[in-house]
Amino acid sequence: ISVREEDEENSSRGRDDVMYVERCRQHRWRCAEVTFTCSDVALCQRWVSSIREQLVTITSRPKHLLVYINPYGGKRQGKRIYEQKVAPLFAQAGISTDVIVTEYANHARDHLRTEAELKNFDGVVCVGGDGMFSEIIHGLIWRTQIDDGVDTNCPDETLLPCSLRIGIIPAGSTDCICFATVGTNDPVTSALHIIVGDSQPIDVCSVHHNNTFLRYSVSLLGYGFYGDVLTDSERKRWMGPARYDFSGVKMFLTHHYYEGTVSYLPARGIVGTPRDATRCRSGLAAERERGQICLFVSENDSEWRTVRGKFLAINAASMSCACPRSPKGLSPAAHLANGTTDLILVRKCSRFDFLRHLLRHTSKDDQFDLTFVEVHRVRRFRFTPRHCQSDSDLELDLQESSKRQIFSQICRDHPACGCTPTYSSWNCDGEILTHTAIDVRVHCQLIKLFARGIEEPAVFEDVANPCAI
Ligand SMILES: Nc1ncnc2c1ncn2[C@@H]1O[C@H](COP(=O)(O)OP(=O)(O)OP(=O)(O)O)[C@@H](O)[C@H]1O
Repeated sequence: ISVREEDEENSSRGRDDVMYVERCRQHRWRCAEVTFTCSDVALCQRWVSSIREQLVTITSRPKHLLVYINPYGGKRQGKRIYEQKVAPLFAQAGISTDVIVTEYANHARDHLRTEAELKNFDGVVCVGGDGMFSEIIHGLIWRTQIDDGVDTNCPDETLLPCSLRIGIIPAGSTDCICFATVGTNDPVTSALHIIVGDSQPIDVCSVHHNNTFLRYSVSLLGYGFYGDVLTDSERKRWMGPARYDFSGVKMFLTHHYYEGTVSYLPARGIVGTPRDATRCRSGLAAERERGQICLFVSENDSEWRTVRGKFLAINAASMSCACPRSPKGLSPAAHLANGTTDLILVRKCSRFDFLRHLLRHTSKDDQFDLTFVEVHRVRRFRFTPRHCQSDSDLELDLQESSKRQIFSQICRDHPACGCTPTYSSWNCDGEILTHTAIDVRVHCQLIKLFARGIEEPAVFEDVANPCAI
């Protein structure tokens, strides 16, 4: 990382404290220190200047960062975490910072979009949870498109990748994006990934409704179960993080299903499927894969497919969505940067079966090996709830079963009849979308994080090589 600043004096006595990164358990990194001594003071000073010169030549390391702190995220510890655990490391590594403590929701987003002098910085750091990260990506993506005259309301526009990398210092109640890209929710580990200048490209989904932009998503878009859990938990903010468990159990017992049509454009030619045993990991294989990806992102080479039915959940996972509670995540083999999202359709089934499906997020079994679950790796998809379908679509549905015909008609005409709610909502990375009929498109590697993806456990087991970073 650096040679200790305050030890200039040391080196005039023939001692050098060199700080380096050491890997610990469970993907954590720590800052360690080693002292070199040398009887020849001049030689010692040459060591110091040589190490400093070498560090300066590593251009991937950031030198100036713009930091946004949400003082109200999670347990309201963002400011303390940054000041006590992160700022001293940045200072030690010679990184200068402009720090903005946000004063209201969307402060960071709007500042990035309109005011921030981005050319002065090598990256943006977000201290908070997934909601705060979402603000940062919205600000940065918008700014990049505005500067280049791209119309973000048009779902067919190719978006311009953001040049600044984003670092996440986890300080929220949900830090899933940090966990899925680093392997742990630890502020010091994240700070060290920023200092060493790691870079991990990430796919971003744009979500539109009738040619109007709604939001960007990098992790989970969920309709049905996950949408309902979020809607319900928002009403129970006073419960704190426990609200997610409470609403999860409540929505499981409620067992609502929703009708609609999903159309998707399958990802052809890319490496892997959602049912692979291999995971998205950092290192050579992932790099090679990244190189191949964009070659396949042409929308003419495959055809749209359509699925109609009653769904308990429709989920699109653009990353594994692993978190401490579900270490494998919703789609364990999803990739961070291959230009696709894994579309998971959970059809109406019994409560018992749905529980089996949910429990598989935590077990070793293939979570898609259930008759009522299907999964597709896609580049684009659309969803239309039943009540927004065209008359011809509805007629097609009505022909399917005369029994269902009567029941559906009643529900369509009388949405308040109480048999089941008509619509769910989309949970878009923890935010509720204002529309249910959406058009989703994956933009390959639109942003970059100061991360390297999750490292293989083998890297950590190599105790003889602790400073290989
Ligand atoms: N100063 C502020 N005052 C109020 N809200 C803020 C402020 N700064 C950011 N926010 C908003 O707070 C929300 C939650 O922040 P964050 O994701 O950091 O914490 P969290 O505890 O993980 O979130 P959640 O409550 O969604 O679980 C974000 O959507 C963000 O827009």
